[in-house]
Amino acid sequence: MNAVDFDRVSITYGRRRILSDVSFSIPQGKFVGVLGPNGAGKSTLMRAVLGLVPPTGGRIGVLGEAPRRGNPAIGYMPQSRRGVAQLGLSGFELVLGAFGGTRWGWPFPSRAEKAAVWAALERVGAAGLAKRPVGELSGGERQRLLIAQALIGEPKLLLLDEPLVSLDPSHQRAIVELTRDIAAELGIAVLFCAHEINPLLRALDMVLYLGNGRAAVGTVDAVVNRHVLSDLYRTPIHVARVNGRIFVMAEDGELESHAHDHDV
Ligand SMILES: Nc1ncnc2c1ncn2[C@@H]1O[C@H](COP(=O)(O)OP(=O)(O)OP(=O)(O)O)[C@@H](O)[C@H]1O
Repeated sequence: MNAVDFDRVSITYGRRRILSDVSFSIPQGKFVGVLGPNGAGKSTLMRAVLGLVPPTGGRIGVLGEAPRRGNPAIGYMPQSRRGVAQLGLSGFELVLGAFGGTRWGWPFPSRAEKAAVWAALERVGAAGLAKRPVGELSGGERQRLLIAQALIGEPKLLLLDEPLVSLDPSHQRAIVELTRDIAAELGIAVLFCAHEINPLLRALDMVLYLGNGRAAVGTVDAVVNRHVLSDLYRTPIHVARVNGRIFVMAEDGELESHAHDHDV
């Protein structure tokens, strides 16, 4: 069974078409980089898989079923995480929040809930952060807790929306390796949204590039080349490989952003 199937999917916001007749399949167990410039529709694609944005055309399959809100088979780390540090929660309470908004800070979690939180913390190597206030943690430590939160409920699919923002290269590498290892251990697919391909290169089974309402999906070699990307972006794109890194450039400048200036 595939983790995700898009069959001629179109998504529009009002009159704005974000995806147009997009088809692809992600087999279970694959680590997929979701890439594309700002506004290409990466978050929208994830929200569609979560059942939060209905397609205006075509069909989406998630683990063989139609998307539905609150699907416990999906672990999701959203892009907007700005408020997390201000909530006054401990690391443990933040991960416990995965059991439902009403339980944020809930003082009497069940034994099973507590055990699940500890297991998730152990899995991301963050048991030592359980009692620390989230507000005083580093970006990388906070990302680990949010990945732990996404792992609650033993998901069969992980959707991670820009987990690398505001991390330095060594912490980016650590988060990529952590998620790759966890996904391999659990045998589940990951859609990992990022602005740049290089930090992901060693983990990637597939890439999903979005642009102009369309998608190019496949292995790095099959997709990240001037033919496929020039066709996708409808403008000449150059792809250079230097010392194991890939640079994707439009005629008028670099296409992929190498700066990470969002807040976490
Ligand atoms: N709820 C909404 N209503 C109307 N337009 C929206 C809505 N959500 C997103 N959009 C628009 O849809 C487009 C795609 O947004 P999306 O957030 O999916 O892009 P993205 O590829 O994740 O971008 P980024 O890399 O900047 O996070 C953008 O132009 C955005 O302004």
